[in-house]
Amino acid sequence: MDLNDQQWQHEQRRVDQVTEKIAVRKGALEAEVGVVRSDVVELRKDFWDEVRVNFSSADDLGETSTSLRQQSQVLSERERAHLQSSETLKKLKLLSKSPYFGRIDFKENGDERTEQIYLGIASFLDDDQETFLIYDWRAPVSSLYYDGAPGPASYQTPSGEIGGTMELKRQFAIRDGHIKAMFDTGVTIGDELLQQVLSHSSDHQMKSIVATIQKEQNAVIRNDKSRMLVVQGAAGSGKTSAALQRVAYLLYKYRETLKADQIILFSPNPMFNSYVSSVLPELGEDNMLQTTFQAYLEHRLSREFDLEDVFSQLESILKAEDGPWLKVKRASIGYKSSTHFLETIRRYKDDLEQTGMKFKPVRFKGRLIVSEEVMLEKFYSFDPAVRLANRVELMRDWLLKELARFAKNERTASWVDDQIELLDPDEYQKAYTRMRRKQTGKDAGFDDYERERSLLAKMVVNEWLKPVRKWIKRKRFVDVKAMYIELFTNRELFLRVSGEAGIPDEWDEASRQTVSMIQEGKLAYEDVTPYLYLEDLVKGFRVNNVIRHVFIDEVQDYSPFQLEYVKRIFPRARMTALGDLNQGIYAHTNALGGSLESLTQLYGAEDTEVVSLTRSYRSTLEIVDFTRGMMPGGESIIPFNRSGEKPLIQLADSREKLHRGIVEDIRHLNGQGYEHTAIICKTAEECEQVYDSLKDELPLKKISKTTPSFVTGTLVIPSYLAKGVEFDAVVIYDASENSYFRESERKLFYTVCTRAMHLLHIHSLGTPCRFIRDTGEEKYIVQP
Ligand SMILES: Nc1ncnc2c1ncn2[C@@H]1O[C@H](COP(=O)(O)OP(=O)(O)OP(=O)(O)O)[C@@H](O)[C@H]1O
Repeated sequence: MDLNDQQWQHEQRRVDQVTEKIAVRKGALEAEVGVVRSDVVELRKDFWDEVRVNFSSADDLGETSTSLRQQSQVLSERERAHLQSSETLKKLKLLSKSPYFGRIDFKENGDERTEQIYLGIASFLDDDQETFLIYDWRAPVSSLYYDGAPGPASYQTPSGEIGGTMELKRQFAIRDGHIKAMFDTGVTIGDELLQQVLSHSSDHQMKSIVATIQKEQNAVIRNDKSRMLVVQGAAGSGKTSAALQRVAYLLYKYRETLKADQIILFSPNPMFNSYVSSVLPELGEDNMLQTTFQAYLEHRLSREFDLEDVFSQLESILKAEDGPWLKVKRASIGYKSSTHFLETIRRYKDDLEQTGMKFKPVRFKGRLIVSEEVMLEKFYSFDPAVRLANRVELMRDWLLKELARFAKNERTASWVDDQIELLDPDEYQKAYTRMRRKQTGKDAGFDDYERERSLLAKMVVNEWLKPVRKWIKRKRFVDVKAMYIELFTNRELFLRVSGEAGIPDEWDEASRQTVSMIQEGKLAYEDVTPYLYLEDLVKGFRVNNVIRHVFIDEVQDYSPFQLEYVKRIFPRARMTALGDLNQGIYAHTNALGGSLESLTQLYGAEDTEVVSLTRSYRSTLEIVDFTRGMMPGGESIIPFNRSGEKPLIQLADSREKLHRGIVEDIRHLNGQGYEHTAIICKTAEECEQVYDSLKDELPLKKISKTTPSFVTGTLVIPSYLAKGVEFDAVVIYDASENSYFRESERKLFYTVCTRAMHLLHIHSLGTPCRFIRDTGEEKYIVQP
């Protein structure tokens, strides 16, 4: 038996021993959890039997409340115990499948003994409760595994740096208690294991990368110095993967103070939420909150407007012919998403401090309670030193008082008598009871007619004025819509607040379109955030103080406006922004100006750290080689050394041939075992057509912006929804110059091609687009 065999056997024996201990601990804990669970069930069931309830006197009341408190404490203590044991059990279950994935032998300076440190997804102590049989991958010492190479090495702990010598770094692939692979590795986590992981088939759900995190990714995961962490990384460089590992790391490091529901991830689309939702549970952690920026916008404004979403905006641009409409739309999007417009809106708010506020009059039953003129006069009579949003609050309080005065006078109105007459016996009884409750201690009861009438009148008027009161409380009297429109109709005002940028291109037509849409109750996507921003500057931001970490994936798709907005609404949060400037697919993303500047400016350079990930893991060497040729500066993207077939480019001279070629292609791919494949079309409209044409020949699944989650199989998906996800094989439906004909579609085309893990098959109806030609690839197959 050679040394390798001996080592293998030795390691397998250790795996057996540790697995056995895990199994024993798991068994014991399962029994314990069962007992605690039934305790909790019993306690809940018998809760009131155990509480002495007696309200007869003040003393009895006190005793009852003490008894109640004690009983709740017992219950919540047991519930906590149950939760804790269940959490531990969850981790033990995960460990029992694969107890660890790495080992380092580390000799600390000054120590005689070399410690063998095994790394897994959670710590596991021996029965002595002191010896770590497994270290959590997030423990300080574990960073040696990701960052260090055999030789002198050190790691950071809360009490300082610890130096020593790493004598060994070993990787394992353990499945169901058996070592499937074992490698001793050098500087980085060995390529062998990564090769194995990356050559697997893709899935409709993302996987954790805990065993093969790379050094530069580890820098993203463990960085907790700066307020803002910006990660610029090539397509497939593991930005999303690193982000999710980072969430798990933060949850571990700050486990005493940070919970999963204090972390929020902004995803590019709702499907993406489901795509990444299994990673944290795989690591034994709860999922963070997940949302999309669109969902937030809907939540805020969908009651007032029919909101255009970002996908519809892109769809309409991709489908549009070159012409005046597109020119205006692009100019409008460009300007409204820029920092210039952000500054314009801020200056507009400053202007409003002096003049120009617009109010809706307070009305009731068609009658005026407070007119707009009176409101204006009142508003500008408040101390000008008070912030605009605070003056709106003063205004609200004043209006509520005015309403109360109006209500009092209104009680004698004849309509109130009519309403009292109309009260049915039930309502009357309810009113009577309510009155009695309110009048407790006072001279209670409907003792005479006058009194009864006055109480009922009060009730009726209050009831009728409830919506008005609510309207005032919600500050709906501020006419944001009119103020936003004013910006587009009052040229003098616009010139005053637009600063150096002056009048943007196509402004008159863009303004006309903006106003007419708003008047129809619609808001274009490019208007939504500026509108909301103006609203919040005037009425006060609705902030969320609970969230401590905001993660924004695909941050290149956010305008400076949107980033500023996210920063504002989460004032106590740190931000991690992950993106790739090469994948900015929306019209407004040019607003980031092809640079990270607006990101670094968000919290200021001193509070911001930028990390670059240049190695691309998703696609084979051949695919990365091909796709990076499309992008200026693409040479800096380093492919991971995993070989496959060269991308295939197939030309057809008729749609019928194109379809035939695709059907044969997909059948062939399925035959080869590539199950998770996608036919990527440019638009949703094209998807519909392709689906209808091919559905009888292929088992296709159509994906649209409302599809809640990904599924495996052959998907037909529009380009922009393929963001952030990956497929074994990507089939591009029609990459001809007739389809992708604008320079502005380069990033979109690059994004779709980089979704392929193993195979990229590009079909083209006629001459391929310029982006393909730019790669220098000239070998095309012509469909017979
Ligand atoms: N260290 C790693 N070990 C194993 N797999 C990895 C590693 N890093 C990345 N990958 C794999 O590479 C693929 C791409 O990762 P991910 O989706 O996180 O990249 P991304 O930078 O967010 O991509 P994009 O910007 O193109 O959407 C995934 O399959 C992921 O599992």
